[in-house]
Amino acid sequence: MSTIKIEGLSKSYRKVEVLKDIDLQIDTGLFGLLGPNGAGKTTLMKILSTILPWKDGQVTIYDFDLSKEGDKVRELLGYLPQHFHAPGQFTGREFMHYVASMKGLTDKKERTDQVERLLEEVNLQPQANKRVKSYSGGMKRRLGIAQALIGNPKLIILDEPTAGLDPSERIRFRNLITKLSKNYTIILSTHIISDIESSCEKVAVLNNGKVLFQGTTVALAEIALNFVWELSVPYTEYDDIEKKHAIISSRKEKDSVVFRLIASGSPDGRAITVQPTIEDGYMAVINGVIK
Ligand SMILES: Nc1ncnc2c1ncn2[C@@H]1O[C@H](COP(=O)(O)OP(=O)(O)OP(=O)(O)O)[C@@H](O)[C@H]1O
Repeated sequence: MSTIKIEGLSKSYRKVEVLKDIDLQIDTGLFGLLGPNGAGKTTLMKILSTILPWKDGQVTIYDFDLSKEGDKVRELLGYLPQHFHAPGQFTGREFMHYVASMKGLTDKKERTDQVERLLEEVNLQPQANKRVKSYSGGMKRRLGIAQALIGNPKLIILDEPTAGLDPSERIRFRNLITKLSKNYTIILSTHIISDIESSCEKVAVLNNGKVLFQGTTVALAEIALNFVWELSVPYTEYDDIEKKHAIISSRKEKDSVVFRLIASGSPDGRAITVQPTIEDGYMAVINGVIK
């Protein structure tokens, strides 16, 4: 059974349609929503989080009709918004107690037990008495996750949780999400492929308000089979190749440059096909090489 079922969902801001006839099924575990800036990820996350109304389409979350039973859905939901902000003068622990009280945890012992368990879960207990304004970006995001887990939600929605984190904070955050996905259904939106590479089994690719792909990460990589090429050319040809093709990456070697690029047929007599990655699949879908 799907945790979330979305059928024919469209959403406009004034007259501009930013989600276009979306069909999506999300099962338990960790689900990655991939897409470039402006694709519509936050809009979709806000709709699923009951914050934003929409125009057409049907959304069912754990058998509840989101348009009529938003209150029921909210009871099952934890949400980390894209621009999460906790007031700087609170300590991490005070903030957690504040959110828990707002969510109706009035029994002090029950609230304290839950706050301490969650601070431990996100590894913030050692800094819990420090003011939030002294936290690093990674610590603030971990606090954001901890507050989303208050009230034992079944579904956690994380909107671009790794944006702006340095590489070590990102790895730490990724490991935390992987650990949590054993007990919760998590939807993670991101434009950073490595966020989902190691931990998500299923993904969807959103671009210009449309779902261009949904399936396993393995299937996303395989979609680019025979479309990914490596081409080694003298450095003088750099600009020419870059202008003509959808480049995924390039690396400089002694007097040459090696491009990794996406093309539906051989882009050049010197090119060879190579094994695709998830990033290749994503780029192929976004660039419209594969219909
Ligand atoms: N409140 C709003 N009013 C009008 N247009 C909006 C509003 N919010 C978002 N948009 C537009 O809707 C489109 C989708 O935006 P959205 O924030 O959902 O995308 P996103 O994939 O989350 O992008 P990003 O990664 O940059 O946050 C964009 O073109 C954006 O400019």
